[in-house]
Amino acid sequence: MVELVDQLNHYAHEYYVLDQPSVSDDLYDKTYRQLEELEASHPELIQSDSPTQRVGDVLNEKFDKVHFDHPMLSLGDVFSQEELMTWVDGVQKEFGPDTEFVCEMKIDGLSVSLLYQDGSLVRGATRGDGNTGENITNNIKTISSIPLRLQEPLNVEVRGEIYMPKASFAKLNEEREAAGLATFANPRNSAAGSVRQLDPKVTAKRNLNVFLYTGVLPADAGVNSQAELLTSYPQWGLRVNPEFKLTHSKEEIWDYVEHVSQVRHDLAYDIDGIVIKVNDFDQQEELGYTVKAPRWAIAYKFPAEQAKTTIRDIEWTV
Ligand SMILES: CC(C)(CNC(=O)c1ccc(Oc2ccccc2)cc1)c1ccc2c(N)nc(N)nc2n1
Repeated sequence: MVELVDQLNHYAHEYYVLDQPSVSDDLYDKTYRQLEELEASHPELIQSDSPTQRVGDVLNEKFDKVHFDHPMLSLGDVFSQEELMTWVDGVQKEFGPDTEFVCEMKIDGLSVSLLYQDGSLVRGATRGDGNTGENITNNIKTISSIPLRLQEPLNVEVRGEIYMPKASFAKLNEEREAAGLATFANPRNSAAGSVRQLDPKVTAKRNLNVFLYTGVLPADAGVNSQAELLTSYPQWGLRVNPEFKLTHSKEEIWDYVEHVSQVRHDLAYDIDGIVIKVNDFDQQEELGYTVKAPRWAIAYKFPAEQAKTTIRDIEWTV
C-alpha cells in the first residue's frame, strides 16, 4: 500500500512539477485503480497522503477565517518602461549597478497560502485582505499539482497563484453555455469561483493549477535569494513557473519584459504583467516595506487588452 501511494505521488511529481512524466496516463490510472481496490479492502490502512483522499465528501457550510502571521503583501505597479527603469535606478543607487534582480510572470489568478507541517499539507487559504483569508483546505487538496506531502518533512508556508489554464477556461465556458449557465468573464474569475466552491467535488472538476513563488521559509532551509527559492521549490515537490530569469542590468530586465510581451498570448495561462524582485534576501530586508508592499519588488503591468470588438466608424449625419 505504501509503495503504491509513493509510486503515484512520484508519478504526479514528475508530471506536474518536473513536467517530465515517466509513465503514460494509462499506467497512472491503472496504478491508481489498484490502490483504490486495495484501500477498499483495507480501509484501516488508508494514508492521508494517498491521492484517493484528495476529493473529500465534506461540504463546507462556509469558510473559516485564517489569520496570517506574516501578511500576504501586494505589489506596487508601474505601467511604462520609464517608470520601471526609474524604480530599478532607485534600487541600483542602494546596491550598485550590478544588483541582481529576478523577473517572474505575474499570473492572473488568485493568491493562496499553503501551510505544510513536517512535510504534510495542513492548510490552504485564500489571500483575503492580506492579513485574514479563508480556509479552503478541502478544495486545495483537489488540485493534483499541489502535493499532499513534500519530498522533505519541512515546516513551511508557501504562497503562489491558483489559476485556470486558458484551454480549461474555454472548455468550461463551452460546457456552461451548452447547459444554459452563465459563463465566466475570464480565467481569473473562474479560478476564484472554482476554488471558493462549498463542494470540493465541483472544485475537483475545474482543472485548476498552481505556480508557487514565495513563502515563509525555515531559517535552516538554506534559501538566501529568490532564485534559490525558485530552484529549491521543485526539489521539495512544489510547482514553480519556469519562465523566471535572473537579470543583472536594466537592459536585461527590459529585454525580458519585451520578450514576454511578445510570447504572452502563446502561454497556456493568462498573465497581467511581470514581477521584478531584488534577488538577495538580505538586500530585500534592507529595502524593507511600505504599509502594504515591499520596496524590493515591483509589478510592471501590461496595457489592458484592446477591446475585441472594433467600434465601426460612426456615420455622422450633418
Ligand atoms: C513579493 C510578493 C508581495 C510576495 N511577498 C510577500 O507577500 C511577502 C510577505 C511578507 C514578507 O515579510 C514580512 C513579514 C512581516 C511583516 C511584513 C513583511 C515578505 C514578503 C508578491 C506578490 C504577488 C506576486 C505575484 N502575483 N506574482 C509573482 N510572481 N510574485 C509575486 N510576489
